[in-house]
Amino acid sequence: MTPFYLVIAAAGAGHRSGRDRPKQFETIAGHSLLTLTLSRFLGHPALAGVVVALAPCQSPPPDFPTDPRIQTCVGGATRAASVINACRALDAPGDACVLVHDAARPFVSHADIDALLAAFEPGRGVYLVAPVADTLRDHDGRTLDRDRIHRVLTPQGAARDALLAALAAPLSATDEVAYLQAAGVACDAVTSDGHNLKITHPGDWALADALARQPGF
Ligand SMILES: C[C@](O)(CO)[C@H](O)COP(=O)(O)O
Repeated sequence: MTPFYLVIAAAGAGHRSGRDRPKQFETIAGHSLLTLTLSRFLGHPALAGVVVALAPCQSPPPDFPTDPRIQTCVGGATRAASVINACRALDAPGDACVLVHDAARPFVSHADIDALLAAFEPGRGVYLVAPVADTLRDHDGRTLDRDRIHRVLTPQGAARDALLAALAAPLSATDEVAYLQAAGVACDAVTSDGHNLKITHPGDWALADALARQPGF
């Protein structure tokens, strides 16, 4: 199995979560969100190394795992700056596969990680998507064709050097694939077979807590 490296973006403020502190430090099912998400990957046999990008004033949560593969780094003012810092801190070859993942997505499955690794090709990007279930309408009342849209999730990945080059562009995009595509790197979408919920809004906490208490999680 191809070894991969992981960057966890955990430097955000999480203003939409309805909590007083950044959501990655909040607890669900007795564990910090960051530790739950990290633990999901630590159990994967192909994981070679991880860098967690934290905001400058933050320390890892008290239940942060001890594992020789984990490092932390100081995040930047934007997600892209944080991922750049983390990629620089990774002890990985330039052509190594690096997956970038949100700290707020603790439910990514090993099947999805395996599917991304199987799809990874040098010189291309890869990312997880999910179909849209709802009718989508913009604020001007236009209904969007949901068959031409998918939800973009993480992990998203590419070779370490390709990510570093692409993320240096002066964009303000919300995910890594936007930077890769703007840099001319073709990216392949892999459809998730799981839920991979991103805890974002106040209503997400109760569902996440219930899911994290399921046997087998
Ligand atoms: C990267 C992402 O998960 C793709 O859906 C999303 O853009 C992250 O958004 P957030 O505002 O940083 O939670």
